[in-house]
Amino acid sequence: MSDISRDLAKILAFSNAIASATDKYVLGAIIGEQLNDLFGIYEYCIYINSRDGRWSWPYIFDVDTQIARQPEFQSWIDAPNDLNDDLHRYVKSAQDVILLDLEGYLSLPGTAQYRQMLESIGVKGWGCHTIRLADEQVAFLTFHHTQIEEMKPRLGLFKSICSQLGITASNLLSRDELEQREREKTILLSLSTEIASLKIRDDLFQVVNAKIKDIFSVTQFGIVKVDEDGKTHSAFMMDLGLSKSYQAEYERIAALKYSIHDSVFQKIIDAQETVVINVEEVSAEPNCSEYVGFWKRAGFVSLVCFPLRMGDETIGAILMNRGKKPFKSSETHLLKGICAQLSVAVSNILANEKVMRQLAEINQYKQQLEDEKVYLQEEIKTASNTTDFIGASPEVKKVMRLVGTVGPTDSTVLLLGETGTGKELVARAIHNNSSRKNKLMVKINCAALPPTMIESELFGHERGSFTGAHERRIGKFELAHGGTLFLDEVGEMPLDMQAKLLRVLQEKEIERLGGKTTIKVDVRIIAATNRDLEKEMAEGRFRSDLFYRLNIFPIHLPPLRTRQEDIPMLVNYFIGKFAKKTGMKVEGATNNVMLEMKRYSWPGNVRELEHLIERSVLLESGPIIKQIHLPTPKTAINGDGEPIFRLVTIEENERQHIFDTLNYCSGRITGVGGAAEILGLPASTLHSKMKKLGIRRTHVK
Ligand SMILES: Nc1ncnc2c1ncn2[C@@H]1O[C@H](COP(=O)(O)OP(=O)(O)OP(=O)(O)O)[C@@H](O)[C@H]1O
Repeated sequence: MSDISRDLAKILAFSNAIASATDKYVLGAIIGEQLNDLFGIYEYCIYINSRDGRWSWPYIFDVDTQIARQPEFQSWIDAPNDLNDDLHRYVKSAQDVILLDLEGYLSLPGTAQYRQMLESIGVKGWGCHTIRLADEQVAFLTFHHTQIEEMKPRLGLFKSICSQLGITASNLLSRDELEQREREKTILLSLSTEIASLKIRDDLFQVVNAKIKDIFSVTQFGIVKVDEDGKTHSAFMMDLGLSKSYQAEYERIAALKYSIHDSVFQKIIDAQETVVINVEEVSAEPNCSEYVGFWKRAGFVSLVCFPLRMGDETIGAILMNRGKKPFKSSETHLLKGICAQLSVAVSNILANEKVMRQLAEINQYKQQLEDEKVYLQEEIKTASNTTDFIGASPEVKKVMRLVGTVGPTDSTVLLLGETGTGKELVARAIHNNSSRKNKLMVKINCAALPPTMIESELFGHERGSFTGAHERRIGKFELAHGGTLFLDEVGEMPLDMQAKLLRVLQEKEIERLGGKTTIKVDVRIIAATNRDLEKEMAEGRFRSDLFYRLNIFPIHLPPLRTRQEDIPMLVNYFIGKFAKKTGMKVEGATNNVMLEMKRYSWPGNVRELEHLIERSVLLESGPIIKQIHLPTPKTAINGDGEPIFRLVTIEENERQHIFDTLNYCSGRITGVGGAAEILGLPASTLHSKMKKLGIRRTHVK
């Protein structure tokens, strides 16, 4: 038999042998046996190149060799070979079979590490041959051998057999790919039914965490989304499996937004398919975002990223860490399919979240309107807030000037003055002079509430936050959102509440009693008091930090007794107002009445005057008020008819005035003609004032 026909017979026998193989591992063993018989090849491996020509993987090999029994074998098989490293560039460029003795092989780049192992198992040399199909390098075969010289004359046969192997490997690969596609289809089908209808992040997280991490052997993953502004991206969901020491930093980093043109995200936008982010490299780029530094500290080396797209628009990306293991093209194909589904799921969830947010906002507006309605209805019942501020004295003109100046600003205003001097009226004038005038001015009287209620009144409470809290209730701060909060009698606020109020003024957010979240509030503050706050501060009853917060723009309202020239104007104004209200035909007052009123000390200031006129209008039968029933005068008249003031404190004045009024009403506090009505105070306020001033009903005659 000639050499040619002998070789042909061997090729034929080889073909028959490998044709009988039932799977890749049997095939691996048969090829090993044949190569050993024919060429003394001791151990071999067929590497398949990835379609993009960047990597190659061990594909067919004999698992029953000494090398395969080495403990590191599995990691060699799993690790891809970079086709662009020096060793592989050398292999790719070879025109013919490479045959090297062991020294020659070990001098190639990256091979020296195998010396000990190869020598210990008696390897004498190494060879390699590129396998081509239709001129394309699709694979290569490497081998170790023990009889290099014997092989040299048989290279022709070796190359023919390599061609055979090329066809076999390619068929096998096609079959594998087909099977892979089937597997992908099954995975995609099961995923699509699971994630298509998801509306909540947590649910998607469960699926991604359970399936995708498993399918791609991923240790950590994250999904980021492009924000609504289209300019930034932020975390959508993450499972970084970080140790506790990184948690706090992670939470800070994950709460921020980053430019979509940063060193990582720009690459994802530009990528057609997977993009591998080398953490070290991107951290050196000028447009690197802060989170990359965090990745470095957390020990991430490289991340595989894939854009999430809806049409041409990038809506986010998935980032995965699986160490140094790159994606095979088959995996990329599957990832692409999964990412198409993820894109739909992420965009559905984002749309759903937006709808939920809008619904919550609508409900909040609805609730706010409802609360405002209730508040306004109560106000209408009690308030006389449409009165003009009457007066032409220089003191009143100064007040009006200050109102005009501070009104349009957002500054905090502190109104100081005795009771009844018009502090609330001025507060309303300031509010009406501001851009907040179409929102509410909400009033809270700090003196009228038991200390335990002030907190819930100001900040609201959640249902069940304390005994009696049957319903959720929003506080005055929330009610005044966008408008003004008028803190009347702020000097009466208990010290612990002052601290809480101060915190809200500083942070501009509140927490409802029993609530878990903070609520941002945009509220302008106007505070009022008839106390001397500086004295209160000196005596430790008022916090100095709160005082300085409130005392930004103080306005002093003068007592009525220091601006007697305003009295006729006020008297005429109130006569007109009450005549109209009651239908009485009263038009004015006699000079005597005016004089009497000018001489009076008006401890209750304009409020007292107002009530006195109301009573006088009702009691007057003619068109002119001829008689006025002033309470027991606190003043004596000197020879010139001028009042001589008895020097008393405001508190004494107040005590006496309440006492006189109670006498006048025969001790009746509530109801029509009761002391509370005459003094223009809610009965509860009068009660607390009486308690504070030590007045008992039994004292009244
Ligand atoms: N200059 C004024 N012109 C017209 N009405 C006035 C004027 N000043 C006060 N009033 C009236 O007097 C009454 C008391 O005024 P207001 O409630 O504003 O006083 P206050 O200083 O806030 O009192 P308190 O300290 O007791 O709360 C109100 O009915 C108000 O309309």
